Amino acid sequence: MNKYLKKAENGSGIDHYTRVPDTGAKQKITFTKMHGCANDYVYIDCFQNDIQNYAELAIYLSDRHTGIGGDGVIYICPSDVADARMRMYNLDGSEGMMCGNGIRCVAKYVYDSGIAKKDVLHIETKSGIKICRVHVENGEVTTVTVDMGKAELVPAKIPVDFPGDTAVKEKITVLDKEYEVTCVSMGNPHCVIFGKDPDTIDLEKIGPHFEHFEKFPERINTEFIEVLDNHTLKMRVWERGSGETMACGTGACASAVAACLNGYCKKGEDITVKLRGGDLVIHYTDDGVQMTGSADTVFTGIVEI
Ligand SMILES: N[C@@H](CCC[C@H](N)C(=O)O)C(=O)O
Repeated sequence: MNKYLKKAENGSGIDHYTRVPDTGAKQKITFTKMHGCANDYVYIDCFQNDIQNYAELAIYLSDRHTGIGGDGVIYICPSDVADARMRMYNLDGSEGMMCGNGIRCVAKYVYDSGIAKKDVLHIETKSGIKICRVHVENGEVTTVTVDMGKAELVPAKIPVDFPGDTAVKEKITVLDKEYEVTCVSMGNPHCVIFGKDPDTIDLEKIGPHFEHFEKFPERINTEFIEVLDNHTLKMRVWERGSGETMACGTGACASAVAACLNGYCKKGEDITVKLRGGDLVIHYTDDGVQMTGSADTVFTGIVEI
């Protein structure tokens, strides 16, 4: 892919792409563009495509100007222990441990394409095997309920560099403003902040400062939450590796857990998280976190690299 386009610095701080001569043979890759609550990824079926460099291809295909465009790329691969294996890559080529919106789309793809036509699918991820219950209309999956497993609240397991071994709530100062954060791992790290209407926040400005905050050794996903009532949260998210996205499934789960820890919502009751791209319903109990939401196919195509 980098045979065709090369990023060039022109000194103005803006990257430009220049076309370079194509010398080698091209590979045709089939793909499907899908989204869950407008968190959109390019999905590549590795049962059919032989991919060599996952991270590099993810950066190339995610670009909204010179690629297909998306919040990243998700590879659907064969698994020895489950119906399929998900490998998710952010816009910057970093690999995520888990992706809540992505796994619903993977389950839809696995069912709709016939890889495994089962109502309950097992999908292997970097944070373990997740169980996905698909809801089917007219032969196609429309929504999926995922058993996301247990939330991790111990600092070392999130991970966050906070003192002690039980605290998940801390006060941190970002760009001269103090925030109380509740940190939760849903297989990947999240930092949840409760406050005013998230639409009023300058997320482009503050998001990167949370992502790279010194106390988050593996960077972090940050959720800004307004509690609308004790069953409803409004959320905006800054994802590590991808920036602002329209929704984050693991982030919605982390936020619902954090809302219960802070007394805004109750365990065992459905919590609707309203994201810019749609709603997710989260159910948090002592057994774990269940997430239900949509999975949609946008288009399919072939890309030559
Ligand atoms: N959008 C995702 C999360 C994707 C991974 C995240 N950016 C990370 O690196 O942890 C979701 O729906 O959960």
